[in-house]
Amino acid sequence: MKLTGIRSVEDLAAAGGAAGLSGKRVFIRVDFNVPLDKKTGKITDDSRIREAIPTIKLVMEAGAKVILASHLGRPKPGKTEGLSLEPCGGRLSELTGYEVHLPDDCVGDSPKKVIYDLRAGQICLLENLRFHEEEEKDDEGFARQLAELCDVYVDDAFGAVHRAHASVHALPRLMRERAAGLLLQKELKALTRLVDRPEKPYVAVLGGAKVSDKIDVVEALLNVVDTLCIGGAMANTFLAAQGKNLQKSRIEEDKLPLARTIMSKARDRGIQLLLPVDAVVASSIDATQGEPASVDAIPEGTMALDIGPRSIEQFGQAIERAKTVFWNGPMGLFETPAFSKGTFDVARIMSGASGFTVVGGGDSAAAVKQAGEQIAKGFDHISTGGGASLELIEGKRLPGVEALRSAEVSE
Ligand SMILES: Nc1ncnc2c1ncn2[C@@H]1O[C@H](COP(=O)(O)OP(=O)(O)O)[C@@H](O)[C@H]1O
Ligand SMILES: O=C(OP(=O)(O)O)[C@H](O)COP(=O)(O)O
Ligand SMILES: [Mg+2]
Repeated sequence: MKLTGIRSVEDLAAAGGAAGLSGKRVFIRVDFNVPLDKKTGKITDDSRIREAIPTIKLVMEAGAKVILASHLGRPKPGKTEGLSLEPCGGRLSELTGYEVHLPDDCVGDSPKKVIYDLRAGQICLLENLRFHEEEEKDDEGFARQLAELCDVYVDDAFGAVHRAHASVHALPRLMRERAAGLLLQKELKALTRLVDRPEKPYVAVLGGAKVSDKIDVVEALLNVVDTLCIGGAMANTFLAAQGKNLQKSRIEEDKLPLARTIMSKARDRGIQLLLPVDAVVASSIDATQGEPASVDAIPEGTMALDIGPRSIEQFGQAIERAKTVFWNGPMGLFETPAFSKGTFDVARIMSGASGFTVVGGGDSAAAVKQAGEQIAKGFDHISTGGGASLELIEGKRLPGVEALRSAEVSE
């Protein structure tokens, strides 16, 4: 993904006079979609907030008024509970010392007033963009309402650039002045090695819960990798497509035909596709203890919540042989200690492997950090984006990046 025709926020910050940022209202699209503890609602990993700070500081120090915007989770229409960006504002304030002001909406009079009143050292963080259904519809009217709040647009939300949503796609195309933030640039640069002539064997390890989103990418990855290891909830759909009885496990019924197509294409092309041979099962996601089981004999009334020891070993062997490894999606419900072993062991093996290793995704990156500081250090790159890095590797154009190019002005 080349940055040709895309300005950098550094160029804008360095420009003097009318071309610079001083006194301007700068909208920075960040990805503050951080993992939250299901029970307490507390932020369990603040990496996405920390990673956005260099751009925020740069723009603040250039004398601009900073307006931050993000989505958080996937709120159902009319439901906002537990998905306010307020905790992210609190954490940002603790980390930077800036005073963070949160209007009660992302469009309309409330943010306009907060932005008008901003003084030195103060930042405006708009409320969750997805509280408006128009955001995910890439609605131009909604984008125009956001455009009214600012003079300059900066995209630093790498984790969301694969979404053609209003704040990522329609909005920048309405803005004359738009640029890529430092995190977005850093991510695209670091991930180049996975795209431009990656060293073979190339292994991708996939898991996680966003199966219907990501299974389409799996098909495209068959053109790119030599081995695919599939764990997490993603594996359940593949195992069920092989005719196995996964009992109460999460399965995407409508994706069973696609899973079969992927498996037969992999066979035809000689791509190794490794699925779990064993699992850790329990009767509910609230269980505090799991039992080992073969994927051919998942006990009635239980669900697969982690990969088992034999699967860890098989995935581990593929990872250790690889020259390039990309991982997105935890191997299980790692937030619960009883189902974290598969994810933490894969993290440990990948960290110690000799190939070029990259892990991406809000939850996967959090898992690697929770596995330990030394383990996290062993990765060549920890990306803030899961779906975004997958689509980049697949070779897709990313709507959020394309919308920053100078040829894409829609006035
Ligand atoms: N077998 C499983 N059953 C239920 N949830 C799972 C399972 N495997 C993984 N998960 C969940 O997947 C979530 C992360 O998925 P996803 O968002 O796709 O990953 P990432 O953020 O790394 O891109 C985690 O919250 C994890 O608990
Ligand atoms: O968390 C994200 O992606 P990820 O879980 O693939 O890392 C991004 O914030 C995108 O969120 P979305 O998949 O709800 O559009
Ligand atoms: Mg996630």
